Amino acid sequence: MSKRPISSFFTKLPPVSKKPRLKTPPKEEEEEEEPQESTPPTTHPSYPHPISSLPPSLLTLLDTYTRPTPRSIIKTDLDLTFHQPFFPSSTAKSLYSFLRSTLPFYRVTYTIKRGGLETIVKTPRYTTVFGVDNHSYFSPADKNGKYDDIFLIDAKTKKAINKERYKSCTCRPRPIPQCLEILKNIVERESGETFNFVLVNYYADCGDSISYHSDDESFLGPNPTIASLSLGTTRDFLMKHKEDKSLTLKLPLSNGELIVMKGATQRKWLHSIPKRSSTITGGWTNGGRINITFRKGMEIACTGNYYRYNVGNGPVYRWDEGKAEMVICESEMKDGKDSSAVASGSGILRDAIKNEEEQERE
Ligand SMILES: O=C(O)CCC(=O)C(=O)O
Ligand SMILES: [Fe+2]
Repeated sequence: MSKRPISSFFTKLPPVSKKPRLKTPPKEEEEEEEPQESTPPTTHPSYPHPISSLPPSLLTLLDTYTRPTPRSIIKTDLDLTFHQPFFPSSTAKSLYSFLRSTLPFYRVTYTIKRGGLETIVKTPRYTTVFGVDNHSYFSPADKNGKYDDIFLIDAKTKKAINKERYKSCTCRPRPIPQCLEILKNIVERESGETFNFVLVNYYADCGDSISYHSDDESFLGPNPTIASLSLGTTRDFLMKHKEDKSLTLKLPLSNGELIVMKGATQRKWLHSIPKRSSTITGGWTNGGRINITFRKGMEIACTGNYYRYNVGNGPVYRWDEGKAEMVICESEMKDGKDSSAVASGSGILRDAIKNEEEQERE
């Protein structure tokens, strides 16, 4: 385990509107030009590599923006708040490039039983996830920046969790890195909600997708609120009512926009990002799109499900600036592990419904 300076640890971030703390107070004559100290990358034994923190300039941009009043979209069983935009396009553009280059991504495959046959499902996009359900929290490092064998603490007893608790996870639960924690803080403040999971999708091009599904697993509790931030290429977000086929909605989601889905929306509606045939290449997005969803896991089962379907057992991918594509990090591959997780639970249905995906093709 590599050493890290004590300053790189945090359990609670300062309020987002405050400037990053300085190590030493500036001398009086320097006060006009306050140097902005960068926060060290977030490291944790559960990460495949350190995850860069937001540069101070971007941190300031993220939180010095007066947001326009969001648009409310209310339909039968649908309660959606649309922030157009949530971050100005130039800020969102920097955020897109920054997150694409620092986050570890996965191309998860898993097997499901369909008609008595084992079928391999290849998730048609890159994914990654951070967080843990509200039954546990991450134990902080000691004063030397070292972790002992205890990673997670039980929220009630404040003691180390039973090792069996997350045995269904394909990897150890991962704390939310600074760069995503800051975004979570801003989204929480603006929406009045609290979240403990951050799920990230990277759609490399128009062939990447997510098929019709709803995020209404029982481990999110009744009527879960889900906030969803879009960065990069505009993609269509399609919605349809589960019962009344005449009720549909198409929202092109653009760079810097946020939707907050509430109330009965997940229970009564399905949503998807369909594949498209038109290919956008080059430009600052390289045709890609990042989507970040903020959720609140209320049950232990949530953690196993999210890591299984968003990290899985396969290799880590990272953005290669020279090649302008995601490449496998050979050094970070896990040896001797089956790259195909065996699926159970409802979290998989969105990628298994192949026919629906095809129907939505342009
Ligand atoms: O990419 C999007 O906008 C939607 C993602 C989504 O629905 C999900 O991750 O559950
Ligand atoms: Fe979803």
